[in-house]
Amino acid sequence: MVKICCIGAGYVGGPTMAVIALKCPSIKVVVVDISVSRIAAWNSDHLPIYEPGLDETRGLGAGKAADLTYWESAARMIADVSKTDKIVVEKSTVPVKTAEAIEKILTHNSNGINYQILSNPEFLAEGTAIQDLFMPDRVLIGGRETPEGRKAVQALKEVYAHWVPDDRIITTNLWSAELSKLAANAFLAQRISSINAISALCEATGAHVSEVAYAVGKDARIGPKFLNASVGFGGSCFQKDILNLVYVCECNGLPEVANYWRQVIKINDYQKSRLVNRIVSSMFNTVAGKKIAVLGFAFKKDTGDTRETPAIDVCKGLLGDKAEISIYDPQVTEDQIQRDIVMSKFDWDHPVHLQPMSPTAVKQVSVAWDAYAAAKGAHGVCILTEWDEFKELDYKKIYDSMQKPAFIFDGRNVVDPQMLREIGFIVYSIGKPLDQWLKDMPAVV
Ligand SMILES: NC(=O)C1=CN([C@@H]2O[C@H](COP(=O)(O)OP(=O)(O)OC[C@H]3O[C@@H](n4cnc5c(N)ncnc54)[C@H](O)[C@@H]3O)[C@@H](O)[C@H]2O)C=CC1
Ligand SMILES: O=C(O)[C@H]1O[C@H](OP(=O)(O)OP(=O)(O)OC[C@H]2O[C@@H](n3ccc(=O)[nH]c3=O)[C@H](O)[C@@H]2O)[C@H](O)[C@@H](O)[C@@H]1O
Repeated sequence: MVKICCIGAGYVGGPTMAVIALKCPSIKVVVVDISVSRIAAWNSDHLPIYEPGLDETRGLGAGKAADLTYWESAARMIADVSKTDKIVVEKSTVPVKTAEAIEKILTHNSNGINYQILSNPEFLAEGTAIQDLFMPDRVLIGGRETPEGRKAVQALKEVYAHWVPDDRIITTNLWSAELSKLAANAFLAQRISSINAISALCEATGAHVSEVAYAVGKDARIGPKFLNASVGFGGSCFQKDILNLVYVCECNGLPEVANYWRQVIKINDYQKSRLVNRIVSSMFNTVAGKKIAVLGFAFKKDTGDTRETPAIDVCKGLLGDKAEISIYDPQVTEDQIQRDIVMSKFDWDHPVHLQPMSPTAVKQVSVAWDAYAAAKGAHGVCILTEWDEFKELDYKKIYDSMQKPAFIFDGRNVVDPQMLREIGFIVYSIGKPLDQWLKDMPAVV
């Protein structure tokens, strides 16, 4: 019987293995994790991550918690416990050439066992993980260009062939597969930074960013997707993977290429500080002591994930000017929000036991049960995640409960600015023509 052991039961490991188990009944799937509580959650009715469609996906089977420690030690552990030849699949996103490092650890501790290392990067997006896994645009498998390497690639291909059409399974050499993953995320992030850069120019010229994006995206060579201007991209991967790409460029003596990609992150940071500056400048150049309601904290809708969410930087920016913040997000817990506000960048990327202890809550941050409670008595409302429910809110009710003048800063372009203006709000929507009020209070950017 073919057995697959997945190390790491997180956003990728959990859903991916659930789908493999569901689609390949003949394969035994076991998922292990360094976090015993995470495994316990997978085995309960309260899954540790929120992902539409995941609850209905059966097949994860009983999880087996293993107390593993570090990433490299995972490779050493594979070497320690293996009794027969193994295919080791790199599914995490890694710097190019990591497969070589894994290969070295395994072959130097081989005890006569043969290992083949494959790169099989994952392209799913959070919030659509299950549909992405069911119907991937492509599955990419990279391996050594040797007879043994090709055999291993074929074995993994057969797993996916249970449900993925043959023409969607691409096979390459190891380094192409590792680099393609970094390049794909860099291209996606670059599109967002491109439209966000244009959004700043739209505000300066009176153009509408959504009209520009539509017109540009109609060119079949460019395409319409991933052109939504926003407060900036977040998520655990775009920034990390671009920094990874930058690092690989620098290690290979390509500083110009490194700088080119670094600019994608710079524009993303600029977009977040631009929003903070707009908020502060339009509210008479200070938000000190003013209540700002923040609607949405997750890095995008349909997930409770807050890793690298732009909301963290925006909230920190507002707190820096001494605002009082009331946050509402349908999926993010109060504890998570409080941890995020004080955590340093990328602290979340350490194993749980190496993360800072649960901090004392920041007094100026409160978490509300719904959008109305968050906005009550506020001077401004700031939309940072594009949750569908924010489109349906009763904005008249919100307006009536706020201090006047009442401001809305829509960092996701989810609400019709004209409708809001008719209610009486002063409105800022990313990349849209500015209200006279905002023109009269230019932001320092
Ligand atoms: N989140 C996403 O949408 C995507 C993530 N990726 C990549 O997949 C990888 C995993 O990402 P996520 O699933 O989001 O992370 P995650 O943090 O949700 O999951 C990782 C899991 O691995 C466990 N773990 C860490 N060290 C371990 C060890 N030594 N032994 C056993 N378990 C260990 C952690 O406790 C955690 O539960 C990353 O490389 C990421 O870049 C790729 C595509 C999409
Ligand atoms: O390697 C990864 O981790 C994954 O990273 C992204 O997936 P994800 O981060 O889950 O979410 P996206 O839908 O790509 O959104 C990323 C960020 O960009 C923002 N975004 C997206 C699209 C857009 O037009 N505008 C925009 O601001 C989102 O709001 C979000 O903050 C990629 O889409 C996946 O293909 C990839 O596998």
